[in-house]
This record gives sequence, C-alpha cells and structure tokens, in this order.
Amino acid sequence: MLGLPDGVRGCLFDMDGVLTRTATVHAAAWKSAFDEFLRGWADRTGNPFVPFDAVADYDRYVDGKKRLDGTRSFLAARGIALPEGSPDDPPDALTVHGLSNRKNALVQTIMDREGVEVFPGSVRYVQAVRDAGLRRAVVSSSANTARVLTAAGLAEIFEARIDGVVAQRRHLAGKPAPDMYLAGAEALGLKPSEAAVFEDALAGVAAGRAGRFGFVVGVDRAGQAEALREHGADIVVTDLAELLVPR
Ligand SMILES: O=P(O)(O)OC[C@H]1O[C@@H](O)[C@H](O)[C@@H](O)[C@@H]1O
Repeated sequence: MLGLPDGVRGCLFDMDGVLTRTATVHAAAWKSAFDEFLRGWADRTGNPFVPFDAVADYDRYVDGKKRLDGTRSFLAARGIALPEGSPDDPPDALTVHGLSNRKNALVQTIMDREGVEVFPGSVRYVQAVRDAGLRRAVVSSSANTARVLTAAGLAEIFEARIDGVVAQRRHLAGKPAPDMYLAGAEALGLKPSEAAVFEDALAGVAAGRAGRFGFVVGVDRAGQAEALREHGADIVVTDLAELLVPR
C-alpha cells in the first residue's frame, strides 16, 4: 500500500519541495541575492549582466545542496572566485559567506511574510508510513529545517532529523554525497538497503544512488522526470499520494 519494495523498513524524506512548498521560496531568494550581486559584478568588471535563472540555474547548481555549497557551485559555474569570508559577514560582503547570508535573510523574510505550505499528498503519505509502522526521518540540507517543519505542523511525525545544522556540527558532506542520508538511516537504526529516499533535487537522488539505498523515489515538481531518473531515481512521481494507489 506504500508503493515500496519488500524489505524497506523506513523512509528518509527531503523537505523543501518534497514535504513543503519551500523549494520555490529558496529559488526566489537565491535569484534575488544572486541578481543583486551579479548586477554589481557586471558594473565592476564591465561584463554584461546575465541574471540567475530560477529554474535552470537553481536545479543545476543549488537545489538540494547546503547553502554555502550552492553559493560556491553557482559562482564557479560563472567563473567567479570570491573569498570565503566568515560566517558573521554582513549580507552585503563580497564573500561566499556574505552572499549566503544575504540569501538566508531573504528566505526568512519570505517565510515570515507568507508562512509555509505543505503538499497535502505528502502529508497523507507520511501519515500512512507512520500507520504502517515504518520509521521516518527528514534529511534536508536546509539549516532552517526545524523552523519550517514547525511552521508546517510536521515536527512531531518524524523520529529523526538530519539537517544543515546537524551536517555542519558533525562535518557531514552535503548532497550529492550520501553522508546525510546515511546518517538518517543510522539514526533510525536501519541499513541503507532497508531505507527509501524521497527527493525532488538532482543532487538528492544522486545521494540516494551513491548510498545504495533500498529505493529512491524522485518527486518531479519541475518537469525534470528524465533527469531525476538519470541521476538515480528508481521511480518518479509527481505527488507522493500516487504511491498510495494500488498498482
Ligand atoms: O539556506 P538553507 O535554508 O540552509 O537551505 C539550503 C538549501 O536547502 C535545500 O533543502 C534546498 O533545496 C536549497 O534550495 C537550499 O538552498
């Protein structure tokens, strides 16, 4: 009834774009932060201003990755090298940390203003997973995970949380490395082969494949089903509730 192979005893859910409609909030904040930076950079270097594409650049370079990794990966794609700076850099500092802090301030402003929406099909699915007696963890790169889960009313249903804050504390490599998902399985007392991964990001399904998990469900919120399969999804759905329908 859960659409999972026999032998799967627990589920590891990404959050942004899988449980909550917050991937678009992140994409908008990244666009705003990067575009302001790129405009200034174009003025400074005399090169044309090429804006951040909130779909193509987001999916390819920042979706699913830890905040600093997203900043580094997009800047590298544009051939821009900024100093790392330090975590308390102000949002206007021309450093990797400064730009990342700018993006985080924007995300938090949007979430405070608009609240957090869930995907109802995902909530139903997680409840069905709980009712079937399977273990449940959230594995998200976001350092805002606790706040988002609480705002969404989902904090209680998960038994473990591996997020951007935990990853930093425990020095876990970010997605597409499998380390955060492996930590999620371990927190639930499961072997990777006993856990299913649910992901909307290319970096996330790649982490599921790299960790040899029992099943990788790609959640296609952006018309990228083929790319999700290529990067590691065993199956692609557009809504988790599709898995509840007997096949
Ligand atoms: O900036 P945060 O809240 O720590 O989130 C980091 C990343 O978390 C991931 O879950 C999102 O897919 C990314 O878009 C986001 O940038």
